Parts: sequence; structure tokens; C-alpha cells
Amino acid sequence: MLSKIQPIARVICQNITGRFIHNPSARRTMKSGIRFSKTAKELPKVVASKDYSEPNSSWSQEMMKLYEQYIEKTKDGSWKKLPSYNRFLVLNEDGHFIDKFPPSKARLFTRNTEEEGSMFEYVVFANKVEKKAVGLFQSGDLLEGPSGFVHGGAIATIVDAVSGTLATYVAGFVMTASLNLDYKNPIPLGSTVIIECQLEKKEERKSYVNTRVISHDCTKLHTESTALFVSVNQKNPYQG
Ligand SMILES: CCCCC/C=C\C/C=C\C/C=C\C/C=C\CCCC(=O)SCCNC(=O)CCNC(=O)[C@H](O)C(C)(C)COP(=O)(O)OP(=O)(O)OC[C@H]1O[C@@H](n2cnc3c(N)ncnc32)[C@H](O)[C@@H]1OP(=O)(O)O
Repeated sequence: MLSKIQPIARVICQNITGRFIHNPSARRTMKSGIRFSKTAKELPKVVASKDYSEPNSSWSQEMMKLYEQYIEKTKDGSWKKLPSYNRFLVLNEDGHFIDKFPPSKARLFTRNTEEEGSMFEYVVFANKVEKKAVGLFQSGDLLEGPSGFVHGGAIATIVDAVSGTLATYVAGFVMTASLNLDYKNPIPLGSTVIIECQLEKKEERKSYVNTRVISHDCTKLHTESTALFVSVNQKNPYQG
């Protein structure tokens, strides 16, 4: 399905509340079955969007402390806080939203609930020169695997999300081609961890990212991972 839209599509991140696409006059259906809605410029303000990586009342002291440390690092411009929405929108070259999925239902897996603190609370900072990203992640109760610890699949998800964000930031739109994890120590449910990603190398379309998940006080190594992301033909969403 992706290959059909690659030649014409560009990608931006937006929050979709579902309201704007329910305006029937803003849509028409093409013969291909792809529906187009208003251009991005015409979309009502409601689209522009909740950044799910802003602090909320569920964030622990550890999470807030780390967040403030990294916000400090953004002040000289070396690090950037990357926003995080609950869906990606795909636009064609005329800026028309290609509405391929039921908008009121599809959600980015890591941002699929409005209940603060219950699942993935995280924020990503990135440093383009050093080709690094840091994710601050606080796990919620709904991510339990072994009693009292985070599920391995949830760990894989957040590692994929943060390392994929770095690959996207550096290389534009990517797909995860492989993701290998070594679980060294379980992550206590509800705790805050630091996800450190480094772009190891980039060979044409292939971006290799190494990741370590460590405890918020940097005393324990929880997980290590290596991942390969392959660039696909989309515009870099972080370059506007
Ligand atoms: C990352 C998300 C992007 C979203 C961007 C949008 C907005 C961004 C905003 C924020 C970003 C935020 C978050 C990131 C969030 C989440 C991350 C989640 C990402 C995912 O959840 S994503 C779903 C799971 N993912 C798949 O569903 C992929 C299924 N798959 C395929 O779609 C194809 O398989 C593809 C495209 C991977 C390659 O296909 P292709 O036809 O384009 O290219 P080809 O096969 O020729 O491979 C080219 C070169 O990569 C080598 N290569 C390929 N695969 C390899 C492997 N496994 N091991 C070793 N090498 C491999 C080849 O050997 C060749 O190497 P060489 O050029 O040297 O010959």
C-alpha cells in the first residue's frame, strides 16, 4: 500500500481529533478509492495539535528532573525537543491530505490513549550534529509484563519509537527493517528510564542505530538494542 503513494506523497506529523475530516464538503473520493480532503493550510486550527510529549500531572519527579535537564540543553540549540503527535498524516504533492485510514480510530500505538500516565509517557530530544537521541520514558500500569515489571514488547515498542525517531530525524521517512534487543535487567513498572540512541552508521538508505536503556539514575543497564532503518521515498517530516 505504501509503495502506491510513495511517488507523490510527503509526510507530516499532525494530531487528528477526527473533527475536521468529518466535514463532508471537504472531501471527494477519487476513482482509486483514495479520499482527499482540504489542503493542510485550510485545515481548521483544531488539527494543530496536542504535543503528547509535553509534561503532564502523571510525570514523576524523576521524569520532570530529567526533562528539565534536557530542556536546558536545548537552549544553546545543540539539542532539540521533538514534538510527538498521535498520528502521521500523509499529504500528496499539492498538500492534499490522503485519507487512507478511518481517521477517528487509527492512532499511533504509543499515543493511543488520552489517559495520562497509563501507558507510554515519553519525550524525545535529539542532537543532529552528534547524531544522538535521548528518550525519557515513564511506563504506565497498562504496560505490565511479569508482575511489577514492564512487558518486553512494550520495551521493544518504545526502543523502536525512539531509535526510529532518531533515524527519521537524520534520514527522513524510514521503516524499521530489523530490531534486535537484549534484555539485561527488568524495568520496574512505573519507573523512569533513559533511552540513549546513537546513529552508528549510515550507508545510502540504511541507518543503523544502537540503543541503551538505563535507569533514571544511570546505575542500571536494562536493555541494549541494535536496529536497522531503511529510508523510503518520503520527505523528512522534521524539515517542514
Ligand atoms: C519510523 C517511522 C516513520 C514515520 C515517519 C513519520 C513521521 C515521523 C515523525 C516521527 C517519527 C517518529 C517515530 C518513529 C516511530 C515509530 C517507529 C515505528 C516504525 C515501525 O513500526 S515500521 C513498521 C515495521 N516495519 C515494517 O513493517 C517494515 C516491513 N519491511 C519493508 O517495508 C521493507 O522490507 C523495507 C522498507 C524495510 C525495505 O524494503 P525496500 O524494498 O524498500 O528495500 P530493500 O529490500 O531493497 O532493502 C534496502 C536495503 O536494506 C537491506 N535490508 C532490508 N531489510 C533488511 C533486514 N531485515 N536486515 C538487513 N538488511 C536489510 C537490504 O539488503 C538492502 O541493502 P542494500 O541496499 O545494501 O542491498
